[in-house]
Amino acid sequence: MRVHVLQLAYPDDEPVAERVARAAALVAAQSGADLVVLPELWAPTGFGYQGWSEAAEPVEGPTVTAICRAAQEIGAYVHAGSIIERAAEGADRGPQGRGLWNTSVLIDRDGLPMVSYRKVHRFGFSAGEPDLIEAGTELVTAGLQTGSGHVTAGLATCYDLRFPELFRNLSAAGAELFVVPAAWPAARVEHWRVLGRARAIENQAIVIQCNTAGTHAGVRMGGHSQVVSATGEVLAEAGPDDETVLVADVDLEAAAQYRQKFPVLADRRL
Ligand SMILES: O=C(O)CCC(=O)C(=O)O
Repeated sequence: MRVHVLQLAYPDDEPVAERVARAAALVAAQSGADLVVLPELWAPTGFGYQGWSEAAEPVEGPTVTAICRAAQEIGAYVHAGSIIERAAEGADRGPQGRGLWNTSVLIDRDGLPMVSYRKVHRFGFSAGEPDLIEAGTELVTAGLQTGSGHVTAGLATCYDLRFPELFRNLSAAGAELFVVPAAWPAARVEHWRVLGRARAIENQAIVIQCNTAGTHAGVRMGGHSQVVSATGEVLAEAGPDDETVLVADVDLEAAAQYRQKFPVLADRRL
């Protein structure tokens, strides 16, 4: 299964509509990929909290729609990264009544949204996400059928990476591969690299991590997007600063055989 990870880099002053058009064109250029992955909050920017409410949109809004069209052009699954989702008119607004979530969207090969995942662990302690948006409550998995076989993907976002129980629950729900878009700062990028490998090793699952590069709202992002095998080997890794298209071939059959020959998960004591 061929994975293309799009580590986007952008300055704060790039107009959002231009960035959306640029990202959609980049996705449309990835023919040959089975799965293309974009980072967290690449349109409204990860740390640009002040602009989130204005930038919020429904899953059917302009950002995901542009990426859906690109997915249809190349006939690949596309993880559109995340948006600030605004609740539809009359829909549930969450327990705090804010009606906003950090929502990632997986698009199918026909260019249609398949599943969306609302980030469960909000980052920022008493400010940032806990102050502005609702927490997601649902585990989300999706089956991907590729030329090299079927795989069940589990979705998580950025800060979720610090919470192994979410990944274990996804694994118990059948996930064999995790997709993790992020806007993870350079200051803690070693955690990002190590935790991605840890989540792969402990769950015997492939981990695809797509981070952002550049500086957003004064916070330098860490890059180092990576694709990790089910044995914990880093198959491909981007550098810290630049916009990068990372291409990796992940062997689904080898991952399945490894889980069978070394069945650690069967020894869990719940
Ligand atoms: O956990 C971290 O260090 C970074 C998390 C983060 O930036 C986020 O979830 O947006």
